[in-house]
Amino acid sequence: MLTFDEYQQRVIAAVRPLPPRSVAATDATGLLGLVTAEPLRSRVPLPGFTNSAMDGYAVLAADIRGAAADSPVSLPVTGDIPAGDTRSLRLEPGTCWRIMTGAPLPDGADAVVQVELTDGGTDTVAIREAVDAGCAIRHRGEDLEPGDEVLPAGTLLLPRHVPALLSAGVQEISVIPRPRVAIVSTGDELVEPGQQPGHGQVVDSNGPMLAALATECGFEVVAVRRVGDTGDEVREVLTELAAAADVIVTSGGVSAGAFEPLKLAFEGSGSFDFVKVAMQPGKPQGFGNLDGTAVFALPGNPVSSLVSFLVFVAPATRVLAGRDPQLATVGARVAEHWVSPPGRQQFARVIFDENGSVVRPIGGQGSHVLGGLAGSQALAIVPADTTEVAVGEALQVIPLEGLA
Ligand SMILES: Nc1nc2c(c(=O)[nH]1)N[C@H]1C(S)=C(S)[C@@H](COP(=O)(O)OP(=O)(O)OC[C@H]3O[C@@H](n4cnc5c(N)ncnc54)[C@H](O)[C@@H]3O)O[C@H]1N2
Ligand code: MOO
Repeated sequence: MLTFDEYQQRVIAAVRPLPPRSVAATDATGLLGLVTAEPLRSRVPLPGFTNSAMDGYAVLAADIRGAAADSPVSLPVTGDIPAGDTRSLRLEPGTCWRIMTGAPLPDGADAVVQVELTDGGTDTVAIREAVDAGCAIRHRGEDLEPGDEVLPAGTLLLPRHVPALLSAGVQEISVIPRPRVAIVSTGDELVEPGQQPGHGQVVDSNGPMLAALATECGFEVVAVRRVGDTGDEVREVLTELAAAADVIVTSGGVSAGAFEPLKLAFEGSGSFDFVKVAMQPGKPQGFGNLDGTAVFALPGNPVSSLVSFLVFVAPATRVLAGRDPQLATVGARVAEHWVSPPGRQQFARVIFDENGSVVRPIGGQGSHVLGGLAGSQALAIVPADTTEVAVGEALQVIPLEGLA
């Protein structure tokens, strides 16, 4: 039996980041969740032109020196400069332009007086407060100069990066592509979701659940298939999928029964390991390499499949994506006692108490308990040498929401 850490290290160490690819930088939302493979440098100055930070009047600061509420300075208004105005304009000393936020500053102006400090006039404006040169002006290049680094290599692209990405004047960006994941459920007992299971049959819920987990983790699901309990069929389907996927995740067929199709297909092939891991759920695990594609053979019990995905498949696939392997964990205190099997690291389904930092168990901890799984909010990590989880104990938990 391997410890949990030994096996997790083994699967993480077996994979490398995918080769980078150059993609259109304009597809900003399509790039979310990908990691940059090289630094992104701006090709242009930002802002691209000197412009106003306020709705108001572009002036020469010297012209309104001494302006005050009881002695306003009046200036003729040459005209309006709205945002998007492409004209090249000039300010003559002793005059002003009415200007909007983001509009290009006319040459010769050195300050903007916001409209609230004026009477808002359109032919002539009375300015009630003096401002310094530079007031309310955003200078060309003050944010970024051409050549400045916008994002270092290794940046996980998030919504906050989109404005810089789209404004940097870059056509292509080199990123690690999204890992392609194929899902395969095994078992003669499985029926398609939506079909009525007969006696002895169950709905294939692992396939869609694993596909949903992969999607939520930011991977690309390229196939969701179901196969029967023969080694030949499993080998054939997995070999086909290996050509189109970076990772294949199977569920079922890895324990000690008489008809374990993953073992029938690959045990003894030299490129697969079937092991027992000291954890609960998730004890039987298989991991292998099929024509360069990583194959995770997860146990079939739905809770075992989910936990195994989160602690083995997700970390290794995040490495393929150029990311840190581990999903986020948070600290929490135990509000209600539960038991954990001796010698196995438990991933217990728990819910958070109101304040979010206290957890209690939900439902039975059997690997088939779907109601408790649906109601759970996190997996509490109980060390292998703990058999009684005591009230007040501090544990790390993996929240089941926001896995990306
Ligand atoms: N003699 C032993 N029996 C078992 C052992 C063991 O060590 N010795 N380990 C147990 C543990 S722990 C687990 S976990 C399971 C793993 O079994 P398999 O991976 O071989 O999975 P199956 O036998 O195919 O299925 C188990 C269970 O899950 C249901 N299942 C399977 N696939 C799906 C699916 N796609 N959707 C919904 N439900 C699914 C299946 O019907 C079974 O009820 O083995 C224990 N046995
Ligand atoms: O290890 Mo199994 O996954 O306990 O039910």
